Amino acid sequence: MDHVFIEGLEIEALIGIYDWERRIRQTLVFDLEMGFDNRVPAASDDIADTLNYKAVSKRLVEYVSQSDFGLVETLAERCADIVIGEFKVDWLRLKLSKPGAVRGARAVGVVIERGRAG
Ligand SMILES: Nc1nc2c(c(=O)[nH]1)N=C([C@H](O)[C@@H](O)CO)CN2
Repeated sequence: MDHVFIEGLEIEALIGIYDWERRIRQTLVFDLEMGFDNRVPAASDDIADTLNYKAVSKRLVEYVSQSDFGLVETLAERCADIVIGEFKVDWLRLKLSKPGAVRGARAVGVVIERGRAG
């Protein structure tokens, strides 16, 4: 299966379960791999036939920067719902990293894989 990917998309958000986290914004990093048949845009050379990674990135920035969740799991799930629900993506792998959240670790977070139901 072909993929379109977005790597290292940094978005600031209100996220976390601790009181101090409710008072600041933290940088989150998103990596996405999205299943898409790239033979169609390759044949037409038309952006309209692509899974437009700029459009997906813009939508995630819009959503995540307004979001307010405790857990990275919740935010990752909502983002997967948006990408699958609003773009022609049947399958995705989404990694959501929270850099610096745990002393000694470069980043922590979740990786989820989701497909369109049915
Ligand atoms: N599996 C998770 N573990 C933890 C989360 C989380 O969202 N998912 N969050 C926290 C805190 O908010 C942490 O990031 C603050 O350093 C702890 N564990």
